[in-house]
Amino acid sequence: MPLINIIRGETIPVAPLNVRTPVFKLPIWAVVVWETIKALAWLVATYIRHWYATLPATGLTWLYLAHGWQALAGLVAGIAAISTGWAFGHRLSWLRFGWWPILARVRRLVYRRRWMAAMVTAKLSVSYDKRTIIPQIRRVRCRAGCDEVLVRMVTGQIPDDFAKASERLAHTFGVRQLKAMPGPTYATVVLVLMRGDSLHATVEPLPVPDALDFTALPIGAQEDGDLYRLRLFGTQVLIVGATGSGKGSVIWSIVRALSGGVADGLVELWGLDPKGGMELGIGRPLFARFASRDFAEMAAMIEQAAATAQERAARLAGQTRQHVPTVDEPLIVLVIDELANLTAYLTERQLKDRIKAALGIVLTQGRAVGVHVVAAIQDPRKEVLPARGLFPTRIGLRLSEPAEVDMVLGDGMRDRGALCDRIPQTQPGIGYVVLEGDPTPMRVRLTYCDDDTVRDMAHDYGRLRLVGGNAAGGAA
Ligand SMILES: Nc1ncnc2c1ncn2[C@@H]1O[C@H](COP(=O)(O)OP(=O)(O)OP(=O)(O)O)[C@@H](O)[C@H]1O
Repeated sequence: MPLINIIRGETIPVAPLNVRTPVFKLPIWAVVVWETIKALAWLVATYIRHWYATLPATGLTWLYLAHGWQALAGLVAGIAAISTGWAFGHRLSWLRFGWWPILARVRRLVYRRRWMAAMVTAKLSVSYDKRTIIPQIRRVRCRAGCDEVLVRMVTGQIPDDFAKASERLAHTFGVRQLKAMPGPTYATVVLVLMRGDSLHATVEPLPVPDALDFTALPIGAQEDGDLYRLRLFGTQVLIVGATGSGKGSVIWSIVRALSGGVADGLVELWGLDPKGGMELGIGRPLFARFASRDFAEMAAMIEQAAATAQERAARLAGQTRQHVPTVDEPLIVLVIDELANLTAYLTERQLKDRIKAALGIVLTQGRAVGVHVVAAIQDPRKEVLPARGLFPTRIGLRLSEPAEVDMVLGDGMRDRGALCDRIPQTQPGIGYVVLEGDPTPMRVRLTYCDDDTVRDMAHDYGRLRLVGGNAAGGAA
């Protein structure tokens, strides 16, 4: 046992004067009057605070007392008829100004009822000076399939504290998923509680865009109801997903969005399908160059893409920061299915080194000069794909382990709601992406192009013609 205890740190000074609350003896009638005034004040405050419920209740009671139940029934029927007409006539405005605000009031009561227990059990309450302080609900808004709860955090809390507890909170409030994102001020956090699943059904192929916008290629649906648009300019795209997670559907969704450009000659797709052409072969006429069995040919293709990127970069240096595709100098997109076959599983060491070196050049120098890579892979580990960090855009489909989520989408993304490892096998094509300017991941579902759709697309937009399954010539 030490002789003297030394505890380092700042000692809070004791106040020079300590006083106790004085005790006054009051007559009973004064206590009764005071408590009555307090109760009346509370009633008035509650009446005013919940005006949306108390005012209609007062009006209805007055109507009943003054004109009887017939008038009351007539009014209720009239309101129901107007509301139904509005809902059928202009559903959007009815939802926005009628239904959702009412629903939000009701949901606010529901959340408030469970709020304290939820905050305490999720360890989001703070103990200070023998008091327990919990975050405050500021506002509840309802939207299609989700509720947005604006919360005032306790001093010292950050939105990531809520993100870390999101799964616990989701179960507490009985919703499918909960996302926490920074609120409009530094002191607030917005909790998005997902109720239904807008991505439950397969998303049909979208119409091929007439005018190509390489900064917003429509390839799927977002959980919030918007279209998921992929920015291809200035980036390289990596699709990661376990077997059967729908990597093929991401590839074909992107190819479909680009197919108008293929027909016009503004886009050249180079297909590399190391699995023997199983995935990409069906859309062969869409690809200006294609390799499926010969790894030396694939290495040569990537090297040629690297040389093109270097040549364009040298020529465009100092002139422009973004290459604009033309028929003479089209956008080149290397579409690679199962990239690990080229970077990890290839047994010929020399060939593998050539591929890695050329791929590194394309990934680093190609994005501003119109040479892009859209690659799919099952295993995101660095040993399998050392160049993972060179893909700025990553789409995480169903993954086998929680740790893989942060590897694919970035640190902390699983905590912020990207539950790739929880996507059921029965929902292929669903994944998470990180959108520009949004710190929380977005759940998306890619469109599903079945074999017939891909064949039709290849027929309508492909520049090669197939005779007996073989490419029969150049541009059609
Ligand atoms: N976006 C989607 N929507 C609905 N169903 C899909 C979607 N994508 C794929 N599927 C279904 O899931 C099955 C497997 O998809 P797919 O072959 O694309 O997965 P994968 O990740 O490429 O698998 P593998 O790694 O084995 O090639 C498809 O046959 C299809 O039935």
